[in-house]
Amino acid sequence: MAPTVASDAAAGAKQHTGKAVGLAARDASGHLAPLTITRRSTGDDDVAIKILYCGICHSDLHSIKNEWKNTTYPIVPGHEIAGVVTEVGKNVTRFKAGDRVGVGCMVNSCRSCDRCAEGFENHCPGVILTYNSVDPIDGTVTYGGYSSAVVVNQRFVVRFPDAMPLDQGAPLLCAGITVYSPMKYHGLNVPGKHLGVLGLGGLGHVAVKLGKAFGMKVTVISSSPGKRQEALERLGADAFVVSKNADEMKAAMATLDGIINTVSANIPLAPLMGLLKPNGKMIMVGLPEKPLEIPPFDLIMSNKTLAGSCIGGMRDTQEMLDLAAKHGVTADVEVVGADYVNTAMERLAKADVRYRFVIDIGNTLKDTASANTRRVTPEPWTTVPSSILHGRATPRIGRSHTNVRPAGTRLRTLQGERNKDVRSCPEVTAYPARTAAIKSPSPARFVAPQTQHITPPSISISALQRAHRPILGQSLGVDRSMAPTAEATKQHTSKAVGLGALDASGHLAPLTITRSIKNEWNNAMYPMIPGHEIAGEVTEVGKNVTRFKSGDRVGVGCMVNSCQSCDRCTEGFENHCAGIIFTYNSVDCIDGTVTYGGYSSAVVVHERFVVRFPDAMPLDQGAPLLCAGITVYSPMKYHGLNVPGKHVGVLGLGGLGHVAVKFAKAFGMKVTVISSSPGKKQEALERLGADAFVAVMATLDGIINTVSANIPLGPLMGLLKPNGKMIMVGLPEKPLEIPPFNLIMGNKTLAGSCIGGMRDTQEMLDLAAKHGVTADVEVVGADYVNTAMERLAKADVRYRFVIDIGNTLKDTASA
Ligand SMILES: NC(=O)C1=CN([C@@H]2O[C@H](COP(=O)(O)OP(=O)(O)OC[C@H]3O[C@@H](n4cnc5c(N)ncnc54)[C@H](OP(=O)(O)O)[C@@H]3O)[C@@H](O)[C@H]2O)C=CC1
Ligand SMILES: O=C/C=C/c1ccc(O)c(O)c1
Repeated sequence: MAPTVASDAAAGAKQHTGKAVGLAARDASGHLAPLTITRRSTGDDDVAIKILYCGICHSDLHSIKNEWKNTTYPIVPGHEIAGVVTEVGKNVTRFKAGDRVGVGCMVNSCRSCDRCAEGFENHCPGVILTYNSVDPIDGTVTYGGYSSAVVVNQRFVVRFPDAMPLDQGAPLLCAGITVYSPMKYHGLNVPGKHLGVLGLGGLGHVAVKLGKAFGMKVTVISSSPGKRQEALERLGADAFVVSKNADEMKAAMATLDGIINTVSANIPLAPLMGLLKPNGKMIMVGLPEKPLEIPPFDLIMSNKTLAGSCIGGMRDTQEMLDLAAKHGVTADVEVVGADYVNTAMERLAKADVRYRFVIDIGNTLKDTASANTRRVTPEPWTTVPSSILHGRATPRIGRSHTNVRPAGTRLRTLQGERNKDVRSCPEVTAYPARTAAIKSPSPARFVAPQTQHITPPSISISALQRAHRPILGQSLGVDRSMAPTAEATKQHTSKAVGLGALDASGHLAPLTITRSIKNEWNNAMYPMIPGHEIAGEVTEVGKNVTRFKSGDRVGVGCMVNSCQSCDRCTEGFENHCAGIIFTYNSVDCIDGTVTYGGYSSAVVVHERFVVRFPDAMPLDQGAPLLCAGITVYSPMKYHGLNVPGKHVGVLGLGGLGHVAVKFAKAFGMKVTVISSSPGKKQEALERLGADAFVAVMATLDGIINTVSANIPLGPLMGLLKPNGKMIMVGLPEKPLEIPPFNLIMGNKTLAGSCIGGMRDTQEMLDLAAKHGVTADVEVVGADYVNTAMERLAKADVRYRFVIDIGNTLKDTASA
C-alpha cells in the first residue's frame, strides 16, 4: 500500500483559514485569471512564505491545458517559488521570519519510507506535488506558486544562498534540480566528458550552464538556428547543432557521452540517439504528451540507454542551489507582471522566451480576497526590497532580461530523415591473418535436406574480413570503393554447404532471429545462410594461431571479425566496433562478399572470434550460449543484475529468457518470470528454478526483456522499483513505444544491449560450465529446419532448437 503523507503534529488543526490570491485556470483553455484561495494555518512543522517570484515551467503549460489528462480544475500552477518567510511553526529550526527561501515541485511526502530516508522524496509513493496533487490529510488539492502565499512543511523548503537573486534563482527550484539530478546520478557531471543538451529552453539553458560549471564540453542540439549565437557566446556552450541540419547532425554522430533531453514535444528520437557514443545515455526529462517512439535497433546497437528522470530530492535541491551560487549559475529570466501570464504562456508554447518567464508575484499580484473578480494590474517592480531580491551579495550574478521580442516563426520539426549510414568504412589496417577453420563434428550420417525451395548454395567462406558493417536495420551503405590490399584479400576457394533462404518467404528461416530472413529488418541480402550459435571442432589453423589446434572443441557466436584496433576492440567490446562483421548477412567492404552463418558444414574464422568450449560443456547444449547466453549475460554483468539477493524479472521465456533465468539463479538472485504463456509456469518454477511467475508492481530491480514482439512497455515499467532498469535484448520489428511518464516517474531506465564482447563470451561459457548452466535444447536434423522455424514463430520450443549439422548436413558442394 502506498504510504500516506506524514501526519504533522498539528495536522488535525490545519484549518484552511488563510486567504491568498492565485492565478487559476478553470478549464482546458488554460486561461489564467485571479482566484481567491485558502492556505492552511501554519502547523508546528510548517513554514509560511510570502511569495515574491514564481517561474513559469513548461509543466505549468502542459498542466493548465490538461495535456497529461490529470488536471483537476481550478488549477493554480507554479513550482518555482521564491519568497520570504513570514511565520514558522514551533518545531521549525532551520528557518525564521525574513529568511529568503524557495519551494520547488513537492510540498510533502511520507517522510518515513526508504526513499524519503535516502533523500529521494521525489520517488516516495506518497509524494505531494506543489500543485494539482491531493493532500490526503484533508483531501484538498494543492495550489502552486502563482499565488501570493504558501504554507509548506519545512523539509520541502530550501534556503537561497546569499549570492542568489530570487528572480533568477526561482527557476532553479524546478529547472535546475531537474537537470542537476540526472547529471549527478548518470555521471554527466565529470570534467572532460561531452554533454549534449537537447532543447534550449528553461531546463536546457540551465543544463548548459551546469555542464560548463562541471567542466564539461557542452553541445546544444536545438531546433532553433536563431539560438546559436547566444548559446555559444552567452551561455558558454562549446558547439551548437541544428537538429534539422543533416550535415551538422552527421558531423556530431557518436560524439556525446550523454544527452539531457528537455524537449517538451514528441520528436523522432532515433537520429538523436545516433549522436551518442556506444554506451551513451539519453536522459529524458521533457514530458511530451504522447508516447516516445524508439526503434529497438537504435537502443540495442551500441548499448544505448534511454532513462527518465523526475525532478530530484530535497537534499540534492539544496546542494544544487549552493553549487549554482558558487559557480554563478542562475537562470536567464524575463520578469513579467501577473497580467502578462497568458501572453507568457502563448510565447512559451512557441519557445519564444530567453529562457524563463518569472512572474513578479510580490509586486504585481495583490493579496486580496476580492481577486476573484479583479483583473490584476501590473505595478512597478521596485517595491521588493533589494536585500530580499538580491540577497546580501553586492554584484548580481547573471542578468535579468526583459527582452520582449516579437514571436518569430519557428521550424519545429526535427528532420525525421534518418541518417542512413553514419559510420563510414573505417580506416583499417590489414587484420592479422590468424584464422581457424572449424567444422561441425563427425558427419557420420547424411540426411539430405528436404527442401524444394532452395538449392543449398555452395558458399565461399570469407577468411579475412576487414570490412565495415553498417548498423543492422539501416540500409546497407557499403563502401565498395575501398580497394583491398593484396595481403588482406583472401581467396574464397573452400566449399561448404549451407542452409539458406533465397527470399523473404522466410523459408529456412534463421534459428535465432527468425524475422531476419523474412527481411523484417529490411536488411536481408539473399541468399542468406543464417546461424550464429556455432559449435564444432577445429580442422586446421593458420600459422599465427596460438590458442587453438586441430581437434579442439570450439564455438563461434555472432561476430567473425572487427577492426581489432579501435578503443572498443581494445577494451574487449568488439560488439561495439564500427567495423564489426557479423557471422551472417554482413558485408565485407574489402571484397564485397556477404558472410554466411552456421547453418553450414564449415566456417573459417579469425581466432579472436573463436571461443573454447569447457570440457564439461556438451556442444549441442552449449551452442545456444554463443548468442542467447552472452546476450543476456552481458547486460546482467554491466547493469548490476548479477548481484546476489537482487530481484530480476525475465520477460519472455524463450531461448534467451530461459538462459537468463539459469544465469540469474547461478548469480544467487531472486528471479521472477513474466510470460504470456501460462503453460510455462510449472517448468519455469520447477525445472528452471525461477522463484515466481507473476510479478508485483514496483518490486523488480531490473528486467531482461527478451520478447521478440512489440508489446506495451508502459505497464511493465511499473514492475520496476525506482531507478529500475529494463534491458531490451529482444528486437521487435516496430519502434518501441513508451509513455514518457512511465520512464520519468521513478527514474526508470530503458537500455539496449547487443550481444557481448569476446572476452565476456569466454567468461560466460566458463561460468556456465562451472554452474552447470546450459540451454534446454531440442536437437533436430537439417531437414527439420523449416518446421522448426514455424514452431519457433509460435513459441513452440523448449527452449532452443539446435541443428545437428554434423550428422545431417553433407559437406559437399553438390548438396
Ligand atoms: N522530468 C521532470 O522532472 C520535469 C520535466 N519537465 C518537462 O521538461 C520539458 C521542458 O520544460 P521547459 O524547459 O520548461 O520547457 P521550454 O518550453 O522552456 O523548453 C523546451 C524546449 O524544447 C524545444 N522544443 C519545443 N518544442 C519543440 C519541437 N516541436 N521540436 C523540437 N524542439 C522543440 C525548444 O528548444 P529549441 O528551440 O532549442 O529546439 C524549447 O525551448 C517539459 O515537457 C516539462 O514538462 C519540467 C520539469 C521537471
Ligand atoms: O514525483 C513526481 C514529480 C513529478 C514532476 C514534478 C514537476 C514537474 O515539472 C514534472 O514535470 C513532474
